[in-house]
Amino acid sequence: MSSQIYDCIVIGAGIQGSCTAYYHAKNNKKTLLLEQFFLPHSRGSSHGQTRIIRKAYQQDFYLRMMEESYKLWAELERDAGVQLYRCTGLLVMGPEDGQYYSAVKDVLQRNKVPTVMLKREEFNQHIPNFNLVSGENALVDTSAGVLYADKALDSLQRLFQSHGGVIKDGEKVTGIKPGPVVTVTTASGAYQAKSLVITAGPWTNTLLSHTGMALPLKVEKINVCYWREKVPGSYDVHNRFPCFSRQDGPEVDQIIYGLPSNEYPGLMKVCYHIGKETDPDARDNQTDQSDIQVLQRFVARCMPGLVPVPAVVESCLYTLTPDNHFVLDCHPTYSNIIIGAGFSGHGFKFGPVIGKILYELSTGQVPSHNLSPFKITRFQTPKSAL
Ligand SMILES: Cc1cc2nc3c(=O)[nH]c(=O)nc-3n(C[C@H](O)[C@H](O)[C@H](O)COP(=O)(O)OP(=O)(O)OC[C@H]3O[C@@H](n4cnc5c(N)ncnc54)[C@H](O)[C@@H]3O)c2cc1C
Ligand SMILES: O=C(O)[C@@H]1CCCC=N1
Repeated sequence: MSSQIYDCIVIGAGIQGSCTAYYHAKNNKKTLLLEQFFLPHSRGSSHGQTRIIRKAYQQDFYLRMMEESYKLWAELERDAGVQLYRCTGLLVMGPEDGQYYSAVKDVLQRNKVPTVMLKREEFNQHIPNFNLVSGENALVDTSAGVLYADKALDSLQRLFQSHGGVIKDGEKVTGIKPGPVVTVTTASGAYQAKSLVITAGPWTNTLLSHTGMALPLKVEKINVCYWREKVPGSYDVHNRFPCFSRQDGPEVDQIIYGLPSNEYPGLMKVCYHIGKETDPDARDNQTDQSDIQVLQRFVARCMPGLVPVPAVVESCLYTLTPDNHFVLDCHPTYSNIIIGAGFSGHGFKFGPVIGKILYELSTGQVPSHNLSPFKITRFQTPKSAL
């Protein structure tokens, strides 16, 4: 066992663990970031080149957090000297009275977020090569855009190390011994720290089993589909094509979303927000393609400038909670073990604000956001009144 006692050990170097480790090191905490795979890797949830950043949410509490997250992303860009955000706008579509569209519109308007309402008759002047479905309305969250995900991870891990943080990759955590000083074991050794943050994405429950608890998390595989432009440039980020999201059915999570052609020139990313359950260690055995059929129907109907068969399909994992809200909380038994989990397919954009919150929890500070939507106790069934 190393004789050094860290202030904090963070398990998992995805976006949430990398941000958390970074805020610890930036605040002069001796911090160790452990990652099971050699970095960079593509087996979890944070890989790939792009993610959407937006304020267009159905809940005010996410909007509040995003207001801070935009500022923290800009600070990170300055500190790293790397462009991490590109403004494209986000086109949100749905029936005026549909749950998703109307809730997003209300939140944006109530909070005076810069938004453009698009009239049907002028829709194609602004958004060419796109068919707005009959009966649907459209608005644009103008400050939304694309985050360069792989550059963000690399920048955070580099900044973390420049502040004295230690990364050990290829070191899978196989044991956790709680206590006032927590001991964490890997195949290569044992490490100790005053606090432990678990940001293990799809593997969260495997790690929590060492602490006698489990969360109601479900892991799904998402087919990340890229679609070829019939006329090169039609949906290109350089031609100011926006990101989009649209509710595609009665359920509020039946979202289809897209990002303009960027990382693979001539290919636009369009994905379905619902996947199929998988074991994270056997992701490639999950071969269901029903989401691709949903996407093909949508592309054929709404995006006539794309070939309606995906040209590239990659894989990525969601870790979902029952209500699709995050878990940001202390362990119910061990207050120096902090959990950041269940990012439910929408957590990347919040990375810096989540890293800051998990740092605050791990160092015993009052969190700078209201964490009641993210508490573990919300999963407990109400006790009988008898
Ligand atoms: C297809 C797709 C599209 C998405 N689009 C968006 C979007 O547009 N906008 C947005 O904001 N979000 C988006 N998301 C969601 C976002 O990417 C995730 O919420 C976020 O990446 C989750 O990060 P994480 O750090 O919690 O998990 P992960 O990235 O999975 O990181 C967890 C890490 O822990 C490591 N680990 C696990 N167990 C151990 C162990 N025992 N020992 C050591 N290390 C361990 C893993 O190897 C992994 O590296 C999308 C996700 C997917 C899959
Ligand atoms: O978080 C995001 O913006 C994306 C798109 C909408 C569905 C989930 N992820």
